[in-house]
Amino acid sequence: MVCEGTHFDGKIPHTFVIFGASGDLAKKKIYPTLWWLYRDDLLPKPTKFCGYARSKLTIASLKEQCLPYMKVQPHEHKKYEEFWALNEYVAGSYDGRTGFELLNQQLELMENKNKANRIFYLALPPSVFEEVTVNIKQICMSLCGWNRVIVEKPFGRDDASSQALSDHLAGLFHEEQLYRIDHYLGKEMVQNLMTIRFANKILSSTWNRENIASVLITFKEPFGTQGRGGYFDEFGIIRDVMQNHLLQILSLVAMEKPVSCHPDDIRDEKVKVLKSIEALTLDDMVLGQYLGNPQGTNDDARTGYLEDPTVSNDSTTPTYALGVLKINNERWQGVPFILRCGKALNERKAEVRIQYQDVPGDIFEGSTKRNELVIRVQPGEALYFKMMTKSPGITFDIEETELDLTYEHRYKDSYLPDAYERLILDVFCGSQMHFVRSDELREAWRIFTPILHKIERERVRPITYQYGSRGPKEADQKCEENNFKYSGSYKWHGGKVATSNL
Ligand SMILES: NC(=O)C1=CN([C@@H]2O[C@H](COP(=O)(O)OP(=O)(O)OC[C@H]3O[C@@H](n4cnc5c(N)ncnc54)[C@H](OP(=O)(O)O)[C@@H]3O)[C@@H](O)[C@H]2O)C=CC1
Ligand SMILES: O=C1O[C@H](COP(=O)(O)O)[C@@H](O)[C@H](O)[C@H]1O
Repeated sequence: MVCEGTHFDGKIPHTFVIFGASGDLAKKKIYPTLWWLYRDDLLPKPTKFCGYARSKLTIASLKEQCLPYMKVQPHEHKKYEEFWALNEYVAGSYDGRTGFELLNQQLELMENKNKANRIFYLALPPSVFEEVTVNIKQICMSLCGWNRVIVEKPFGRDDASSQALSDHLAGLFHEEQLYRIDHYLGKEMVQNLMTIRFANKILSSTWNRENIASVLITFKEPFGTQGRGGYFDEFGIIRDVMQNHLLQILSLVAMEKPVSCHPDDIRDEKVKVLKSIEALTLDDMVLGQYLGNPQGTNDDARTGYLEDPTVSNDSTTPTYALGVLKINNERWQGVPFILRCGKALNERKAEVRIQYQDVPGDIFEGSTKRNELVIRVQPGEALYFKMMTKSPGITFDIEETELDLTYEHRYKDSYLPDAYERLILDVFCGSQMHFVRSDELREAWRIFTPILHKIERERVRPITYQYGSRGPKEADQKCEENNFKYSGSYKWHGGKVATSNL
């Protein structure tokens, strides 16, 4: 019997199993997140942790490899030791039964053979997803507590492979047991999108084609593959960032108001808006690939994508992509949604720009600039609204200014948890609001599969751009063609009050 529940309650033990415990994600994200949740007393008690991977590790060696990422403060040492005392590790292969039988024995031991709830985190390459999930189902499920499985991307590489994975998982688990992580859904400002839109009359009533000219959603990273191009070259930036993180943001920006905040009501609306989006074509895209910059200050910057030894030297994989999506519904018809993402660019940034239309019947001799609402996801969470004002003093000139909600200033003492902290806690709580449902995934792949296949089949050559630049110039042109106007005249005063000389 499998007893599912929605919330952790009472004294039922919880066991968190990390598959791929020896890997990069586990040491950089999963163990640190579990430690922070434990440190802040956010986990149900008792919760224990068990790592599983092929490497023969000890808890001491695991602890050592995680240490640089754990951010332990001197006064936390006692609690940190307590955390590791709750950890076990089992070495075993992913394909045979033996390792999983050993793991299950270890879990039962940790749970004193009591009823327990189990969470399985698959921090693994997709090549072993299938056999690991089969073994979990056959050997490791808690027989009376609930079981939840956290799946990391990539969820396939196109519509067919993703559907095969979904079918495989659906054959083993109920959808309520599956938590597909898109960590952008755990970020503060992404979670804020629903509130910004649906709790502000002034925004909700202008959030449409009558007022908005275009929407630009950007992800930029200032570093390249850093020698780890092997994985990236197989997937490319469209699969790595655009098809998941940026499309998730788009669906929260564009969806209709859900009936309630229930996870399925929200996800129903996300699916609905995705269904209104046409599949991308090459005309809607700009693709780029970075070249090394001889002036770069480190090896990564000097090395072009094709010079990465783990990338084939004639690779046409894009490291930069811009795609213009069209939403064919009453709210958005004619409003371009521009998604842009790239590696080895001039800065780290993720943001949403909602650009309003020009004011009709301008009386200010053409000096009026468009309003723009900027939702800065990272770094430095902020929401600012660019607007026109009369220049202060004895003048009737007008100028651009902003209403600025910078979190660092307005919420000085707030702690903004890392995306993984929120999401892993949600799994303990049984909330799937910030996880991707299988039908969302299907729609996402419907939009991107044809263009991905075309790019790969025809080996479409990306435009080169220099490491550390803003990407190909053609991307700015594409924005302009799609009703996104950059005037270059806006100046920010860094939040300081400007003083007058008058
Ligand atoms: N609360 C806060 O923290 C606030 C911060 N600010 C800061 O003020 C600065 C300016 O504000 P911002 O909103 O960016 O306003 P701008 O309109 O000046 O810039 C918008 C963006 O346009 C892009 N851009 C630059 N050159 C071109 C070009 N030739 N053609 C098309 N696009 C171009 C850049 O992004 P890209 O390279 O990605 O295309 C730039 O960030 C920013 O650093 C912003 O972070 C402003 C207000 C509040
Ligand atoms: O999923 C991914 O995201 C990271 C960027 O995440 P962030 O939280 O640091 O913005 C990106 O570097 C990676 O290529 C991609 O797979």
